[in-house]
Amino acid sequence: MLDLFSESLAGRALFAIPKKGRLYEKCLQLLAGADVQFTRSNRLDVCLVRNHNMALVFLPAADIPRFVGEGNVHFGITGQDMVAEADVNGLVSEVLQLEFGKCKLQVQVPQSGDIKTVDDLVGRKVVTSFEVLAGRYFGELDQKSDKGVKTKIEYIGGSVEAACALGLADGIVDLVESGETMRAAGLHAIETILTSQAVLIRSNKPAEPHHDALIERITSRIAGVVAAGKFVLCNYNVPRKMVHEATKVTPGRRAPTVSPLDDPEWVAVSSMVLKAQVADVMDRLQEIGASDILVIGLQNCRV
Ligand SMILES: Nc1ncnc2c1ncn2[C@@H]1O[C@H](COP(=O)(O)OP(=O)(O)OP(=O)(O)O)[C@@H](O)[C@H]1O
Ligand SMILES: O=P(O)(O)OC[C@H]1O[C@H](OP(=O)(O)OP(=O)(O)O)[C@H](O)[C@@H]1O
Ligand SMILES: [Mg+2]
Repeated sequence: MLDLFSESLAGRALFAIPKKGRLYEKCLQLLAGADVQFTRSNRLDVCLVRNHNMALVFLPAADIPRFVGEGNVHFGITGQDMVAEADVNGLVSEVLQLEFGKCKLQVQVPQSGDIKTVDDLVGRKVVTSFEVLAGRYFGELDQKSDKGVKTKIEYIGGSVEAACALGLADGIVDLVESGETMRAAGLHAIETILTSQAVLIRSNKPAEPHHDALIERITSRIAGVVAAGKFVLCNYNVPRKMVHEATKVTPGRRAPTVSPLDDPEWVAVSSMVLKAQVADVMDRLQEIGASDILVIGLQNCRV
């Protein structure tokens, strides 16, 4: 059975995807947008892709940097925090930032208490799932401090925020996104160790040439899906004499498309705009005298 299984994987490019958790659903959406077709049978962590010479390997997000770094899989998606924690410098390359899974790794302490700064934690006990990053951070602080003591770093696998209330720790190092979990546990952040988002990483071990081509094609498809989520297409009409002002507001990625209208006094403009800025852009265009401003969502693109 095992032989049959590894035989069917032989010669395929291997793509690691988080098997569950915060990144999972978004990864499935990216794969669908890139037309990577597969059926994941219940509990099966490896599945063959129907329309490419590739297989998906579903792994814990924390293990993906090591699998990619050691070349067991060719490329994968995980968090930048996981890549940093796995200490795989030089073994993997970050090829694409995916704009989801955004969070910060922060030092947190009880809101009410005697610890106000990270220096107050030197020599005390810190609990975390990020032993390597927290160890390095407090190791450097310990060295700089004149206390001559070591901060104790202890690993726990999850629900890290409960540690202080349970008397396990004086402070913690854990991920924060909305801050809801942190506040609910009566904690606040006193330092940010790193910011993170989901990334596509690739092994630095050379792959076979036919894998290279496929990995690049899938990467470029995913880049298109990510860009489509980041940009909208903004179309509007503007008096010809104001087009210079208007296109300063919507310069586009390369250049805006300006087309003549039947009315020689007016032109039509089409330009890509960052989704996050679109309301402001529309206000400014309206002030300049643009009309019929339409914003169109992109399903996919190559830019
Ligand atoms: N609250 C969050 N908001 C945004 N991204 C997050 C958040 N928590 C974690 N992440 C990102 O998702 C990655 C995987 O975290 P996740 O919590 O899914 O894994 P896990 O802790 O191994 O799984 P689980 O929590 O299901 O046991 C993290 O390394 C981080 O990059
Ligand atoms: O700032 P927030 O939006 O509240 O998100 C932060 C929380 O999300 C993650 O936990 P997760 O849900 O993955 O649970 P876990 O602790 O079991 O990993 C992280 O470990 C924090 O606890
Ligand atoms: Mg988690």
